[in-house]
Amino acid sequence: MKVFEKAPAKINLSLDVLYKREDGYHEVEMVMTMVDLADRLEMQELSRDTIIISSQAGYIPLDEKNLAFQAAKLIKERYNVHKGVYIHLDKKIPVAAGLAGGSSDAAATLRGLNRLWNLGIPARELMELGAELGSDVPFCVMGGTALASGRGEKLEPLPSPPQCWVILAKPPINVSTGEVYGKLKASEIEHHPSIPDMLQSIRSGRFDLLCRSLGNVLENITFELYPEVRQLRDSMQRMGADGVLMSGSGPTVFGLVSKFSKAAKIYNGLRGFCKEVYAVRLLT
Ligand SMILES: C[C@](O)(CO)[C@H](O)COP(=O)(O)OP(=O)(O)OC[C@H]1O[C@@H](n2ccc(N)nc2=O)[C@H](O)[C@@H]1O
Ligand SMILES: Nc1ncnc2c1ncn2[C@@H]1O[C@H](COP(=O)(O)OP(=O)(O)OP(=O)(O)O)[C@@H](O)[C@H]1O
Repeated sequence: MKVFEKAPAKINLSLDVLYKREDGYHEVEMVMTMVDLADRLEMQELSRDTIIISSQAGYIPLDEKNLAFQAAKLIKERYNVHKGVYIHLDKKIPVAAGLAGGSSDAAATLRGLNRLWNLGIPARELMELGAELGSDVPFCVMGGTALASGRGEKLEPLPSPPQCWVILAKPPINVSTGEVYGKLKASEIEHHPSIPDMLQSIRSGRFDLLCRSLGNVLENITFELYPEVRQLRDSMQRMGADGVLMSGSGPTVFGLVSKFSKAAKIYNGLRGFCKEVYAVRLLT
């Protein structure tokens, strides 16, 4: 038997850090949503008790370092499953981009294996399993739009934001999430994004307020490490995006645009100097 799952990319519309915790993680408040750019996973049952990962993308690990492998191993161990699975990852989300590609693959694996092996695991429990794999995984299990707190695992579902075009541009650099959080001094953050304004914009469907409420306290850290990310953000702003922000710890920068003609202009303009550019819609 085979099952298929889509693993969409996430963007952070708002990312605030409150303080550094005793366990080394940061207490966050984030508004996250999904975009229509997704990896596709095919999961096929194997009679032999093993996990095999393949992918057309040559640049991701296919062993136990792969988050889909880790998700399959976790679910097998926790629910005493003595069957195997072959997982093919059709990667479309750029890797190490701040778009939670690996986390979304892990979440899709949990959802898919729950179906493939008829385990009947409730969504809440799948999200708890996800938290063992990474801070972004519970949100990727749940999908939609959410307010996240804790280290990212406490989730409150939100309505969909007003629909718009999302231009994603990833400069050719790899950013380490651990390094970016490591350089952040939470007590010295000068400007915290207004989460109440972001929530109001979503609940009232006001695109202008949403664009004005975008904010990510990790931006300045990544900009200092990689000035080209700031330049990319400035370019998107100059080209006329209605709102611009770096996603997660970067390096992907996204622009929100209400008009198709403007989105097309920005997309074409960026393609001149940035290889990885996408024009997608929010997953509402
Ligand atoms: C930047 C975001 O992607 C925004 O959604 C997330 O906060 C990070 O999510 P993630 O990549 O799933 O993160 P994890 O794999 O759990 O953690 C990677 C590293 O980031 C740091 N980390 C992560 C989450 C958090 N709330 N505080 C942290 O300090 C920790 O040093 C951790 O070792
Ligand atoms: N299934 C996977 N897809 C992509 N990368 C993976 C996967 N499994 C493990 N990795 C490794 O994880 C690292 C981070 O990749 P990923 O694409 O998940 O980053 P990200 O989008 O920055 O994540 P986040 O936004 O959650 O911080 C890469 O260095 C990659 O080698």
